[in-house]
This record gives sequence, structure tokens and C-alpha cells, in this order.
Amino acid sequence: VVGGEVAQPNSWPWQISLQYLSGGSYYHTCGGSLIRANWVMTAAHCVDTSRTWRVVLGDHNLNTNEGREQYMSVSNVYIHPNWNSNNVASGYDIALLRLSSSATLNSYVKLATLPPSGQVLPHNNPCYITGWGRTSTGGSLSAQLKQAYLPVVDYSTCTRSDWWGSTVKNTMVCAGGGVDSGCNGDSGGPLNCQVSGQYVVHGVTSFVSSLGCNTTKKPTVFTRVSAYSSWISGIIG
Ligand SMILES: CC(C)C[C@H](NC(=O)C(F)(F)F)C(=O)N[C@@H](C)C(=O)Nc1ccc(C(F)(F)F)cc1
Repeated sequence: VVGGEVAQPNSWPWQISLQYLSGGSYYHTCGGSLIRANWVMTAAHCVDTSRTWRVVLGDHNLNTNEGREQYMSVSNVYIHPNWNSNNVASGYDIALLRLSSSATLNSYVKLATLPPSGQVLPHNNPCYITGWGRTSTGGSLSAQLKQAYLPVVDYSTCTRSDWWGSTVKNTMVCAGGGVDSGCNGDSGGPLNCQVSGQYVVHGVTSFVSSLGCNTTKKPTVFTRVSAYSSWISGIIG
């Protein structure tokens, strides 16, 4: 997350850290959202390589043990069948991870609320991106979970030629476009949008401009969760 601020610990209790095993240690690579006690929603581009994964729940500072963390292994990875790793612009950047056991839900670990099928939010709807991604283009990951206020940019604005043009599809959500943005390592995490006084996960962080994370008129682009409701239900029941 570029800009924004460090989140109050555990104030986004569905946020997870997706980590991979390398040389005997685990490393944060992406975010995700807990949507059932044993299911996590993330981005397809996060898991389209075969690695040993783990999901950390209830975390705030990735580098310290705060005693609220739950470490879960992953038993299955379900990548959307239409995902094309050579073309993030086609969409379908969504995946589901089945956890080997169920999380313990408490005040630090809660389920995300997902939107109703087909719901599209209006321009400037208040949303926050959250994640441990880079805090500047080319910078380092954040040790502490960060948040940034990224209001929705509607499809007609986001597809303007000086914005994202035809790269953005209506199965995506754009948000921000100013000095605050998502950045590498926020992938797969939630776009938390306020709807009728409740935070709903409307997006899965998908891409930013390769010219720089917080490039003006290149809002952070998210997979629109409400476009994939049937696929999600088909997998998790
Ligand atoms: C691995 C990538 C597919 C997704 C990666 N996502 C992220 O860093 C995050 F955190 F914003 F979700 C990203 O945007 N990386 C930048 C460096 C990038 O490659 N962006 C990008 C690539 C291609 C296009 C497109 F669609 F136009 F071809 C648009 C943006």
C-alpha cells in the first residue's frame, strides 16, 4: 500500500497473509480474505505456480509474534478456469484456497462479507485497500498491515483512454487513481467497501500500472467479486 496509514491491529479481521515455503522459511507473497472458516479468497496470479503455501490469520506485524496468529496449511487451490497468466487484462484473477482445517473465529479472525451477485458500486463509493505490500514503487513490503482510502472509480471513468482504456473490463473494479494505491504484495487482498454502514469485500487486488503503483489516472484494479458469485458458490457450496 502506497500512502494511507498503518491499520489499527486486527481491524480488518478477514485479511490474511498468503506465504510460501522457501529454504525452510515462509515468505509473504499475497493477501487474501477469509470467506468461510476453511476457505480463503485470493488472486489467481498469486497461486498459479506450484508451491507449498500457508495462510496466516489474525496477523498485524508479519515479523513479530503477537499471539493472535493462526497458521493454516492449504489442502487445495482452485484457480478460475478462465484465468490466463499471460493476460491479466482478460480478468478471472480469482482463486479459492481450501484450508486443511477450520480457523477459530474470534475478535481477531472473522469472516468477510461478500456482495450480492452482480452488485456494482457507484463512483466515489468509500473503500479501503488493505495489505502488507510495498509502501512505494520498488520499495519494501510493510511489516505492519496498512490501509488506504481508495474511493471507487466507475467503469465509464476507468475505461477512458487516458485512464486504463480497454485494459479494464466490467468484471473489474477500479479504485483510487491518485497518490494512494495498492502495490506489489497487496495482490489477492480485499477492497473493503462501505455499503449501508457495513464493510463488504467488493474487490480482490489484481493489478497496478507497470509504470508505478500510484500512477495518476491508473487506479488500482480489482477483480469484481460480485461478478464471480456463482463460481464461488459452485466451489465452496
Ligand atoms: C503480476 C501482475 C499480473 C499483477 C501485479 N499486481 C500487483 O502488484 C498488485 F498488488 F497490485 F495486485 C501487478 O500489477 N504488477 C505490475 C508490475 C504489472 O505487471 N502490471 C500490469 C501488467 C500488465 C497489464 C496489462 F493488463 F495491461 F497487460 C497491466 C498492469
